[in-house]
Amino acid sequence: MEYITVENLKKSYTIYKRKKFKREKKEILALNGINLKIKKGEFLGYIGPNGAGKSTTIKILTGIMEPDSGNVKIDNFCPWKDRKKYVKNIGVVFGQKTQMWWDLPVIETYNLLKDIFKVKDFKNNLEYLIEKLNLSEILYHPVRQLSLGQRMRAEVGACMIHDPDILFLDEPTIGLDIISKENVNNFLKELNEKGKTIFLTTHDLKDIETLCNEVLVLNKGNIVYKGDVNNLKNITDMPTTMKIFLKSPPKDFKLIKELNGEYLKEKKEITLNIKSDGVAKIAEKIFKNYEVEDFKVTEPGIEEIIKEIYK
Ligand SMILES: Nc1ncnc2c1ncn2[C@@H]1O[C@H](COP(=O)(O)OP(=O)(O)OP(=O)(O)O)[C@@H](O)[C@H]1O
Repeated sequence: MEYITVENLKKSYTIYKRKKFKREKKEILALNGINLKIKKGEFLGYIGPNGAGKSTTIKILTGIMEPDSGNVKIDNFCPWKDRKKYVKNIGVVFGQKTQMWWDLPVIETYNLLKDIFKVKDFKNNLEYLIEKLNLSEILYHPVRQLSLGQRMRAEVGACMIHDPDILFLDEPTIGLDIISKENVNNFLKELNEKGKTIFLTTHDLKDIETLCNEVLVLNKGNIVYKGDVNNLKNITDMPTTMKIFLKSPPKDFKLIKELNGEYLKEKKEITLNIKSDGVAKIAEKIFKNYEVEDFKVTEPGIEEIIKEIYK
């Protein structure tokens, strides 16, 4: 059964441009009728170029904003209509904004959230978060004194105080160093393994590759891909590069020409761009025809694939 269903979601913003003595009205289409089905326990990566509509989607799915049209059902609630009941079961992090009380120590925000959400198992929850997010040394510091990495760990802790089943994370590791990022990512992985459904927006494609089992690509308010992260490679026709290092210069260039390859004389190196899955066959031909010292096969990286899809 679907846990999150989004149907034909549309949202435009109205902006006013000043033109001499007149104000000109302009509509900006942020979401152009998106549809989604997400199962319980999925770890979904939501990616797209700047301005694609990712934050708008998260604002609607978390009940902060109402769409112009369309339906959303999450755990049987409509986020903006059933907001009060709905928010008890979701955790939200907006990496660019803080949801913590700036002048108060971290623990005070947690205590306030405990009261707001009427958290029953607060002590156990807190102990778990302190251990997993390494919070003990920052718990009594005012948020404004924390480094970005410390604050983000505290923010992720804050969104989990009431132990919700669904997490919406908008760039939760933005600006973090490698260690802090790993810390947060490992925690998210563990939460997902425990059955939490996670909706993650990030510009970091490595995070998507290591964390998510599904990825959704949004472009100009439209979903242009939904599926397995690894399958992304199959929908673009980007070549796999094969480099062959020869022991001695080739006796003839017939095969290299036939394969549209390039030969670099100084390095005795052949470069081939192979489309689809012909690598094994081509390698066999090369080995038959030339004296091979070594070879290297490089598949297109996720960064390049995404760039291709955005285009
Ligand atoms: N409050 C607003 N008023 C007017 N236009 C807005 C508003 N919020 C967003 N937009 C516009 O809507 C479109 C989608 O914006 P959104 O913030 O959802 O994109 P995004 O994918 O989250 O981008 P980014 O990766 O840069 O955060 C953009 O063209 C943006 O300029």
